[in-house]
Amino acid sequence: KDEGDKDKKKKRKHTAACREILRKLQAHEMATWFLFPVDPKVVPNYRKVIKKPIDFSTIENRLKKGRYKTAEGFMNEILMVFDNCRLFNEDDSPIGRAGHALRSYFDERWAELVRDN
Ligand SMILES: CO[C@H](O)CCc1ccc(O)cc1
Repeated sequence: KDEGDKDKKKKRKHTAACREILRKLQAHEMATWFLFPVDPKVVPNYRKVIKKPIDFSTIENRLKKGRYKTAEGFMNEILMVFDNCRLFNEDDSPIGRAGHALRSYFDERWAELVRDN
Protein backbone atom coordinates (compact mmCIF):
# COMPACT_ATOMS: atom_id res chain seq x y z
CA LYS A 1 0.00 0.00 0.00
CA ASP A 2 1.66 3.23 -1.12
CA GLU A 3 1.15 6.59 0.61
CA GLY A 4 -1.63 7.50 -1.82
CA ASP A 5 -3.72 4.47 -0.89
CA LYS A 6 -3.25 5.13 2.83
CA ASP A 7 -4.30 8.78 2.38
CA LYS A 8 -7.35 7.75 0.36
CA LYS A 9 -8.33 5.22 3.06
CA LYS A 10 -7.95 7.87 5.79
CA LYS A 11 -10.05 10.35 3.79
CA ARG A 12 -12.78 7.72 3.31
CA LYS A 13 -12.73 7.04 7.06
CA HIS A 14 -13.17 10.69 8.13
CA THR A 15 -15.70 11.31 5.37
CA ALA A 16 -17.84 8.43 6.70
CA ALA A 17 -17.56 9.77 10.28
CA CYS A 18 -18.49 13.30 9.12
CA ARG A 19 -21.46 12.00 7.11
CA GLU A 20 -22.70 10.21 10.23
CA ILE A 21 -22.50 13.43 12.28
CA LEU A 22 -24.20 15.42 9.51
CA ARG A 23 -27.04 12.88 9.35
CA LYS A 24 -27.58 13.30 13.10
CA LEU A 25 -27.60 17.11 12.79
CA GLN A 26 -30.11 16.98 9.89
CA ALA A 27 -32.38 14.66 11.92
CA HIS A 28 -32.36 16.97 14.97
CA GLU A 29 -35.70 18.67 15.67
CA MET A 30 -33.93 22.09 15.90
CA ALA A 31 -32.31 21.69 12.44
CA THR A 32 -35.19 22.99 10.29
CA TRP A 33 -33.74 26.46 9.62
CA PHE A 34 -30.32 25.08 8.72
CA LEU A 35 -31.20 22.27 6.29
CA PHE A 36 -31.29 24.36 3.09
CA PRO A 37 -29.95 27.76 1.90
CA VAL A 38 -31.80 30.81 3.28
CA ASP A 39 -34.03 32.07 0.44
CA PRO A 40 -33.08 35.72 -0.36
CA LYS A 41 -36.71 36.25 -1.53
CA VAL A 42 -37.91 35.27 1.96
CA VAL A 43 -35.18 37.17 3.84
CA PRO A 44 -34.14 40.12 1.61
CA ASN A 45 -31.19 41.48 3.61
CA TYR A 46 -29.70 38.07 4.47
CA ARG A 47 -27.01 38.06 1.79
CA LYS A 48 -25.99 41.67 2.64
CA VAL A 49 -25.33 40.68 6.27
CA ILE A 50 -24.04 37.10 5.84
CA LYS A 51 -20.94 36.99 3.59
CA LYS A 52 -20.58 33.17 3.61
CA PRO A 53 -24.07 31.62 3.55
CA ILE A 54 -23.80 27.87 4.21
CA ASP A 55 -26.31 25.15 5.13
CA PHE A 56 -26.39 21.39 5.75
CA SER A 57 -27.52 20.42 2.21
CA THR A 58 -24.58 22.34 0.69
CA ILE A 59 -22.18 20.66 3.14
CA GLU A 60 -23.71 17.25 2.35
CA ASN A 61 -23.11 17.77 -1.38
CA ARG A 62 -19.49 18.81 -0.75
CA LEU A 63 -18.95 15.73 1.49
CA LYS A 64 -20.39 13.45 -1.21
CA LYS A 65 -18.05 15.03 -3.79
CA GLY A 66 -15.05 14.44 -1.49
CA ARG A 67 -14.40 18.20 -1.27
CA TYR A 68 -13.11 18.11 2.33
CA LYS A 69 -9.45 17.03 2.53
CA THR A 70 -9.66 16.83 6.35
CA ALA A 71 -12.40 16.44 8.98
CA GLU A 72 -11.46 19.95 10.18
CA GLY A 73 -12.45 21.38 6.78
CA PHE A 74 -15.90 19.86 7.31
CA MET A 75 -16.01 21.09 10.94
CA ASN A 76 -15.15 24.66 9.88
CA GLU A 77 -18.14 24.79 7.50
CA ILE A 78 -20.49 23.33 10.13
CA LEU A 79 -19.30 26.00 12.59
CA MET A 80 -19.92 28.66 9.91
CA VAL A 81 -23.62 27.63 9.90
CA PHE A 82 -23.80 28.47 13.62
CA ASP A 83 -21.65 31.64 13.38
CA ASN A 84 -23.93 32.97 10.61
CA CYS A 85 -26.95 32.19 12.78
CA ARG A 86 -25.50 34.07 15.79
CA LEU A 87 -24.69 37.05 13.57
CA PHE A 88 -28.16 37.26 12.02
CA ASN A 89 -30.42 36.27 14.91
CA GLU A 90 -30.83 37.52 18.50
CA ASP A 91 -29.70 34.90 21.03
CA ASP A 92 -33.14 35.28 22.60
CA SER A 93 -35.13 34.39 19.48
CA PRO A 94 -36.55 31.06 18.23
CA ILE A 95 -33.91 30.66 15.49
CA GLY A 96 -31.13 32.03 17.72
CA ARG A 97 -32.01 29.49 20.40
CA ALA A 98 -32.22 26.69 17.80
CA GLY A 99 -28.73 27.59 16.58
CA HIS A 100 -27.27 27.47 20.10
CA ALA A 101 -29.00 24.15 20.86
CA LEU A 102 -27.76 22.59 17.64
CA ARG A 103 -24.23 23.94 18.17
CA SER A 104 -24.10 22.24 21.61
CA TYR A 105 -25.37 19.01 20.07
CA PHE A 106 -22.66 19.23 17.38
CA ASP A 107 -19.93 19.86 19.96
CA GLU A 108 -20.92 16.65 21.79
CA ARG A 109 -21.00 14.56 18.60
CA TRP A 110 -17.65 16.03 17.49
CA ALA A 111 -16.01 15.23 20.85
CA GLU A 112 -17.22 11.62 20.45
CA LEU A 113 -15.74 11.43 16.93
CA VAL A 114 -12.37 12.74 18.15
CA ARG A 115 -12.41 10.29 21.09
CA ASP A 116 -13.36 7.30 18.92
CA ASN A 117 -10.79 7.94 16.21
C1 LIG B 1 -30.54 29.99 9.17
O1 LIG B 1 -31.67 30.84 9.26
C2 LIG B 1 -31.37 32.25 9.30
O2 LIG B 1 -30.39 32.55 10.23
C3 LIG B 1 -32.64 32.99 9.68
C4 LIG B 1 -33.36 33.46 8.47
C5 LIG B 1 -34.66 34.07 8.84
C6 LIG B 1 -34.72 35.11 9.75
C7 LIG B 1 -35.94 35.70 10.05
C8 LIG B 1 -37.10 35.23 9.42
O3 LIG B 1 -38.28 35.82 9.69
C9 LIG B 1 -37.03 34.17 8.51
C10 LIG B 1 -35.80 33.59 8.25
